[in-house]
Amino acid sequence: MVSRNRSQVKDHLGSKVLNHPELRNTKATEYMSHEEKYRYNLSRATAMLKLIDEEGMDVNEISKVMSHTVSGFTTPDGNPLAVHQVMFVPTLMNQADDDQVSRWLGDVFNGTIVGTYAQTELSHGTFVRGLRTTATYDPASRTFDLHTPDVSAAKWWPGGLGTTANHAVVMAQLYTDGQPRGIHPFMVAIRDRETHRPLPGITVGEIGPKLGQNTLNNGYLLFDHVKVPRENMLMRNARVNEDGSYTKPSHQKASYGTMVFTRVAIALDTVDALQIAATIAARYSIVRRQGEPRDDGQEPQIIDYQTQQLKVLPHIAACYVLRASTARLWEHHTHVTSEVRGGDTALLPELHATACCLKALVTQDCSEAIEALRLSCGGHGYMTASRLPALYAYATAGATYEGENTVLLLQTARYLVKQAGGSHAPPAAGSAVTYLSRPADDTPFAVGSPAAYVAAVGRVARGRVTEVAAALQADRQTMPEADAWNQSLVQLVAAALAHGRYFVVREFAEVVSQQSSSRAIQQMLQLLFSVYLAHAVSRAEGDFITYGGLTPSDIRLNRRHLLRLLAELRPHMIPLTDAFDLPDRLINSTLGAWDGDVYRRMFEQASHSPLNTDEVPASFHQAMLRSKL
Ligand SMILES: CCCCCCCC/C=C\C/C=C/C(=O)SCCNC(=O)CCNC(=O)[C@H](O)C(C)(C)COP(=O)(O)OP(=O)(O)OC[C@H]1O[C@@H](n2cnc3c(N)ncnc32)[C@H](O)[C@@H]1OP(=O)(O)O
Ligand SMILES: Cc1cc2nc3c(=O)[nH]c(=O)nc-3n(C[C@H](O)[C@H](O)[C@H](O)COP(=O)(O)OP(=O)(O)OC[C@H]3O[C@@H](n4cnc5c(N)ncnc54)[C@H](O)[C@@H]3O)c2cc1C
Repeated sequence: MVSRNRSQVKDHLGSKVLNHPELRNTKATEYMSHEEKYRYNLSRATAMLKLIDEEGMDVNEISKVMSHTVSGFTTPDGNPLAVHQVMFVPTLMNQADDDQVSRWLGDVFNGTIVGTYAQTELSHGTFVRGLRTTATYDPASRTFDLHTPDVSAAKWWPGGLGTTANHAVVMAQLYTDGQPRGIHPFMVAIRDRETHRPLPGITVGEIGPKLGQNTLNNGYLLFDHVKVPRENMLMRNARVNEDGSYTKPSHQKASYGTMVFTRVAIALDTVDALQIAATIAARYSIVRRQGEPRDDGQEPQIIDYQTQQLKVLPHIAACYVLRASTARLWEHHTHVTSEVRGGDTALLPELHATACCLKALVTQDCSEAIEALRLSCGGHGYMTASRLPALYAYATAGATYEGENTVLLLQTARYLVKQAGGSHAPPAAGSAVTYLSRPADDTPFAVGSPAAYVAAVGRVARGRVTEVAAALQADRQTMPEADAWNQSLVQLVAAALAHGRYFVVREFAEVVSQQSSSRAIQQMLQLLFSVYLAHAVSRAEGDFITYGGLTPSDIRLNRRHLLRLLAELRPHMIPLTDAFDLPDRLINSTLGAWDGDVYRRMFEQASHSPLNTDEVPASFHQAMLRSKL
């Protein structure tokens, strides 16, 4: 298992879950109560954990298991064990020292310890340094006192905390020797392992319904002077010694490592959700016929409307392009993490900058794309049974959790303006920012030349970054830093997104150039790339005129070029989505099944409505009676 890549793991597990005795039979959850949904999703999440264990997968493969293609089937309303798997376990693996790992991991893997990652508080999520839960060390008892000073400092949001976890990695302000030492992670037991009741001093519960993913089991947590042994501070990075003396971590932000990992995983995984949505919309768009009959006497397939092609096809191209760049980011993360473990943190700042902007770009693009794909399915896309609303709810959550997108883009922008101003350590070989210190690529723009488009995307990124860096520099001469920064926020965000776009298209250019096994595949990748590039220009025409060197005439030519490319891509739409290799049961949509039998499926799902059980539901008479009183 360990040597398989992500798609192989996904395919393998996909077929395993579809044949698994406890997982293969699904129930419609739409009409279940909040608690029934939780029970259903939790029992499936548990069966999935057992399956992972039987498969002998190590922790590094857990993120592969968490693929939305598989987890959307096993836990359709959100996985109450997701944060345990994606954040709690990786935090222990990477931030606990060797003794702590051997102390806890046995119980984690035998299911005795179920955890969550408790960082966000009611009044602070983004500004991590502002968290107010305290962990004050007492050398006499060799314990930390964990305390929530008031309700605004209650932990709020951690997944699985609501009613599932019995432990939490709690991010808290450390005080030793009376000194604040910043945010550090603590392993804290919150519920009794046998009875599952909250332990003394702990107040814990579930936060209530959300836009989607209602069985993620997000919770709240307060501490009333809870004593935690010294050995429970995760000590791979910083340390507190018995006498209360403090040893700093090798990197100031070492304790933020889990967030970097999860951002990378979210970027990769949100593309899974887009692939599912694109497959649904593509299949529906050929099945659905509506409009004035044509010469053959048939009403047109909706995909033959030019507007429909624009709503659907660019997002299929995006699936391919974003999959390649997020997979590359994953590899880069693996490499940098091993360097950091070996003590070399040189590559961490750029990894952080890239993870921030790709997580933001991908979740923003995918949620906008899934919404466009939902709209492309007309009224039927609004039905829960199309699966499109849930896919949207999943993707858009990714724009907020693990760092709100604007805030993450500002982290990237901070790195970029420093690079542009030469005030950061110079980039390493192969860095994604070397273009900022080189003259602009002056390849002339030519419609039909992907290389010319990539150069233009690069000029936009370079222009955006250097312009805002200069504005910031000028403002810094006349106002305080915080005001100067605030004065440029909108342009900084645009610069970071432009940089992200350039990263994405360069990665895909490399994929296309390296693909040599088949001429036909290479041509198809080129066509997909051309669609992605022409669409990217059409979405940001102003930028391409202002910074990219395009003329108004180029813009007009590009608009026509994009529509021609879409017509060229249209006959390949179904093979391109079939190639995602998603079995019907994993797609789980009335509109997106392989056989196209949409209308029969829609009737079949309506038969599950409890309001159809009796010819006249009792509730009708009860409500009418009340309104007459
Ligand atoms: C297969 C996967 C499937 C996914 C399914 C997921 C299901 C589970 C569902 C949800 C899970 C969700 C979990 C959560 O949301 S957990 C909470 C996440 N919270 C956040 O992300 C908070 C965002 N805020 C921050 O990260 C920080 O506050 C900050 C980065 C915005 C700012 O930090 P701060 O300490 O204030 O630093 P500065 O801005 O002052 O910067 C100083 C310096 O440090 C650098 N830096 C910041 N962060 C990092 C880092 N992580 N690594 C390396 N370096 C970092 C920063 O760039 C500055 O550098 P300098 O310019 O050189 O000084
Ligand atoms: C489904 C879900 C699951 C979650 N799971 C977990 C979990 O398991 N563990 C956990 O600890 N947390 C979790 N969270 C919390 C999540 O990480 C935070 O909600 C997220 O980081 C955003 O922080 P916030 O809520 O403080 O947003 P805010 O920062 O309050 O954002 C509100 C607005 O303020 C703006 N803003 C804030 N600061 C700045 C700034 N410096 N510059 C410019 N604009 C700014 C933002 O751009 C945004 O528009 C989860 C959240 C959700 C929705």
